[in-house]
Amino acid sequence: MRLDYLSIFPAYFDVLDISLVGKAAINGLVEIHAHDLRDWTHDRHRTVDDTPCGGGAGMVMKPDPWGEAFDEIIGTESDPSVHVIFPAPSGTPFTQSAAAELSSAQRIVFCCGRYEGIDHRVIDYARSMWTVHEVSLGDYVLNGGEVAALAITEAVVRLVPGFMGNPESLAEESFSAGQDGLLEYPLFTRPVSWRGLDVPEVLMSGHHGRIASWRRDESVRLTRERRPDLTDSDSSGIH
Ligand SMILES: COc1ccc2nc(C(=O)O)sc2c1
Repeated sequence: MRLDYLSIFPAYFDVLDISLVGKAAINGLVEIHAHDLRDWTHDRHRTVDDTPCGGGAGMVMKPDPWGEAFDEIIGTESDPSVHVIFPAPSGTPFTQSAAAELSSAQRIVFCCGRYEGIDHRVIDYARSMWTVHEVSLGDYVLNGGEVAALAITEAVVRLVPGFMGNPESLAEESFSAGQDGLLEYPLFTRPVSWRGLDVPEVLMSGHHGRIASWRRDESVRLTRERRPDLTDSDSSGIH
């Protein structure tokens, strides 16, 4: 899997070198390429923004640098196997199932907006050429797309076959199919008693059926408490 990042702050992606994603890059599982959008400007100030047509506050990212960067990084041929991701507050909420789908992609290009956002024609052009995803991390606004791109990268790359030492651990995570899309149950390890707080007895019973039942009940309880929106989804297994 090749991952490209287009940003006016490409140094944001240096952190991928120290993470497990960096280890995956060393193992050849993924390739990471961060690019400075300003490399595709031609004026002395390396300008990437301009005032919004129709007025309004702030600045909008000009389309020209994006188009020239696309030509060089992705090419000028249409290819639906290339996934282009635009993190944006107006995007579709990013989910674990979206991460799972993207984990089989061979090419992902992240377009990290700043200022008020990117000229919409950039997104329209990308849609005419590749598979585009406009996604948001949640109902809040960051200062740009870089942090969202990092979060999406981690969610996707950890699902790439060969990344996780023990792929079985993926099956029991929150939102995973193995959990019926429920939140993960509470986890405990030794010591059994810590500051007057004990590990639930059932987990020390060695009775696998009772343990599985307790864990399921806890997942259902937590999901009902914290994410009632998930309890009606088809994958949740609870209604
Ligand atoms: C201008 O580009 C932005 C600005 C805020 C922002 N917030 C995001 C989020 O997912 O919360 S993505 C994103 C991109």
